[in-house]
Amino acid sequence: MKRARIIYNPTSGREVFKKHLPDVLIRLEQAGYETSCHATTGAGDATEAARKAVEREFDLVIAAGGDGTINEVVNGLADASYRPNLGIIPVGTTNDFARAIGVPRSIEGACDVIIHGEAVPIDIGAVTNEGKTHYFVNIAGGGRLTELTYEVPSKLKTMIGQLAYYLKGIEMLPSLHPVHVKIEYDGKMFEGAVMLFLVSLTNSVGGFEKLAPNSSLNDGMFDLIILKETNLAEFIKIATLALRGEHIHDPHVIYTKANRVKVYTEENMQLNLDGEYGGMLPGEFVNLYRHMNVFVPKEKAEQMRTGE
Ligand SMILES: Nc1ncnc2c1ncn2[C@@H]1O[C@H](COP(=O)(O)OP(=O)(O)OP(=O)(O)O)[C@@H](O)[C@H]1O
Repeated sequence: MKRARIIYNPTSGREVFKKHLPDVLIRLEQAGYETSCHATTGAGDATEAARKAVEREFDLVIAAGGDGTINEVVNGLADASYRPNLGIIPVGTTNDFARAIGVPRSIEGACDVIIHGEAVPIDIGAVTNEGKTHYFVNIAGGGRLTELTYEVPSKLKTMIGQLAYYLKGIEMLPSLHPVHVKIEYDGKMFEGAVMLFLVSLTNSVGGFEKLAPNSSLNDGMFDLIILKETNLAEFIKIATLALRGEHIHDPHVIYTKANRVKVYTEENMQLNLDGEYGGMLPGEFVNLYRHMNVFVPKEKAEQMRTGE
């Protein structure tokens, strides 16, 4: 019998997963998985739990939580030589990663994907900064605005969801200022003042579903977005264009693919990894080609094979 380990964050999103756990266990059992679970206790615990699941050679690890929990689980799996398949049950506030790989928001629908879907190899991001390497599945970036994803108090997210990010974003607008950076990408060099930069693996970030419209989950490339210095009015215009994926044509935006990105900065710039604080830059980003097998719906797997 195959063995599955559910790692769930009881505080994610609207805190509903635990109630559904018995149903999830029954369904996995029926599908031939002997399943056990671990409730996370705080920051970093999901990474530890995933490391233990690797040691104990589980066939499948299921991350149930928001993007923060998925990121932590991936960090416990990604540097192992044996990597169990990964299943996702999105019960967070934003769930960008689940949306990007086509996993539905309902717990039942997400279980269907794990039971009837297909485990396909997808790219994972690795970043080295402050002498350590971490992994990400969605997006990494720097610039004051990217800090809003972890400045929003989690109580407020539980209460009002996505709206909490928009409110905080508006509140931060007047304090946005450019930072001087050098960004080396696949042998090319950008130098100048930027509002933010993003290194993206998926097209779905913070509710902006077309932020990186050309991104592919399995091409071994990041979508790199650099937003150069703008004034407040230009910034708001570009943010509005970004809702429709039209920001990429704006002259303040560099949008390109790259496998390796190195960011040098002398000013303070925080690194954001999948929505959480990831230490300080400078840092180097490397795309790990098809590094982990993740369950996606059958149609999505087919789409990924044909490159649509
Ligand atoms: N028992 C716990 N109590 C408090 N915090 C926890 C606990 N377990 C995990 N955490 C922390 O909660 C953080 C955020 O959780 P997660 O990302 O899953 O949910 P979310 O914030 O509701 O959703 P999203 O990231 O999609 O906005 C995790 O990075 C983790 O460090």
